[in-house]
Amino acid sequence: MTMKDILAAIQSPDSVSEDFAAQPLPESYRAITVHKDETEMFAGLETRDKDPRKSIHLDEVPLPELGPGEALVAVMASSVNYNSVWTSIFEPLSTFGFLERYGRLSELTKRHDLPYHVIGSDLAGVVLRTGPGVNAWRPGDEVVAHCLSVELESSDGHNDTMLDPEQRIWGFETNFGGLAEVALVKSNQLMPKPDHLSWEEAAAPGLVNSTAYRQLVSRNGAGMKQGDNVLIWGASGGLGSYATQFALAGGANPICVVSSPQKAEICRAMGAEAIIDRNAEGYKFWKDENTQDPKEWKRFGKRIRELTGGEDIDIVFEHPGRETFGASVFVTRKGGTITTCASTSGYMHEYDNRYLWMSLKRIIGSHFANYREAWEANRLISKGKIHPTLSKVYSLEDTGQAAYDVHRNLHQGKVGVLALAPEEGLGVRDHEKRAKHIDAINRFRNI
Ligand SMILES: C/C=C/C(=O)SCCNC(=O)CCNC(=O)[C@H](O)C(C)(C)COP(=O)(O)OP(=O)(O)OC[C@H]1O[C@@H](n2cnc3c(N)ncnc32)[C@H](O)[C@@H]1OP(=O)(O)O
Ligand SMILES: NC(=O)C1=CN([C@@H]2O[C@H](COP(=O)(O)OP(=O)(O)OC[C@H]3O[C@@H](n4cnc5c(N)ncnc54)[C@H](OP(=O)(O)O)[C@@H]3O)[C@@H](O)[C@H]2O)C=CC1
Repeated sequence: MTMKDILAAIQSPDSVSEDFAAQPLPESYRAITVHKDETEMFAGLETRDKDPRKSIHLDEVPLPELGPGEALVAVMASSVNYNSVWTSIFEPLSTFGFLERYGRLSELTKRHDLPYHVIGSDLAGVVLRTGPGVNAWRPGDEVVAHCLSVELESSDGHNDTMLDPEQRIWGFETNFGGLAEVALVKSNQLMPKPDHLSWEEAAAPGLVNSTAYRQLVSRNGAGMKQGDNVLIWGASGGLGSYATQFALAGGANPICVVSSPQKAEICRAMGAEAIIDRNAEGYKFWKDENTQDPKEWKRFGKRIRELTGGEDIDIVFEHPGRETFGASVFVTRKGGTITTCASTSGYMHEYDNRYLWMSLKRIIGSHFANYREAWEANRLISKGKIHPTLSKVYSLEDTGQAAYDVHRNLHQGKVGVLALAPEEGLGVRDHEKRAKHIDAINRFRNI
């Protein structure tokens, strides 16, 4: 089966599961990769000067062997996540180390240890084949994939699969990711594609929506409740645009931090009222590289009190890291929670611990989501309670530019990538449901 045949089968309304199952698979496919022999290419450069357009390649690669419990998926669309930015600038470390380590686990996982890394941790597409032991999914199923890959051989992960010692992020710590025409996933990564969305809209929320759900809503994260004041950094960015929607849909009060009037306007359009433009208000939490300025934490806290009628923050949704963490700990109310999933501006955090212990605050580390959490987050998308925040869509050929935009914070919400889909707007099955939510679905488009 050539890629053209696969696409024709996906686009034909008459195709049934057997049509997909009966066709031979292609021997190779086009994929976005980084190369092992280029991991030193940015040595000596500042982080911001490392250019993903130089390290990201579009290659023809062989189709991997399909193992037990796995599925090969024809990818119609994917999206750029910040983890692909990290991979492409080889920070904080090269992802080839992850592939080597995974390769040492078993005969089957050796497949992942290659001189190239097919990256990407989101997809929307169609199942082509399932491996032995897969009963829940069939060729022809329209799916999205979440990015939690687990082995679950140890008891450790059986209360919460994120705690499995062999927990990995697909397309970051494993090979054969979603920025490609075909992807290899474990079948327990699959979820139904929301039927009112196009391929590229359906591919946009996955990773960030699931992460924000666990970090903010789930009992494994902050366990947000009605009325909570939630401080959301980067509220119109990838994670933040979903955190803001969860806060609003859950009856909480988001205090959105952004860096431009345009981004403030997006938050307002989502329904947020309390918005801080960190750029316009000029917060400078660090006096120099090693010294923070508690006066600036206080000025920031005062501004929050103005916006909340004198209240402090119940939950901080943290991910910028070093630059903001001291302020985040300070502005949290007594007994409140700082929940963090990242450190974009630096992972060595500094904060005044007196404000943490004396005021009985808690810091919660959160990472992606287990299958159940990802499923619940996807269910909210399917029901039209939470919406994709897709702004711009690129072709597979232009993935380097897409990653550059995200690296340089030039984007809004999520940036999509078309893989097999020849154009935007395809794949919508429930037009009536779509019509009901069309303004919300398009809120971030082309801004
Ligand atoms: C869904 C999307 C998510 C995102 O976007 S997240 C953002 C992108 N992700 C990242 O930036 C994360 C990248 N990952 C990392 O930076 C690294 O991945 C970690 C720092 C998390 C871990 O580093 P590592 O080198 O993989 O592991 P170690 O634990 O530092 O080193 C392993 C060695 O250290 C030993 N060790 C571990 N814990 C202990 C202990 N408690 N006491 C003594 N030794 C310990 C081990 O055994 C092993 O040893 P031996 O090398 O000899 O095999
Ligand atoms: N552990 C996990 O499971 C996950 C971790 N991540 C990590 O989270 C981070 C954010 O991801 P994502 O939301 O997709 O990225 P985006 O770039 O889409 O959004 C992040 C937003 O944070 C704001 N921001 C960036 N730097 C700073 C800073 N120094 N101070 C204050 N605000 C800042 C920006 O908004 P503005 O300029 O408007 O303020 C930006 O839009 C990345 O490091 C990513 O790797 C992401 C998903 C899952």
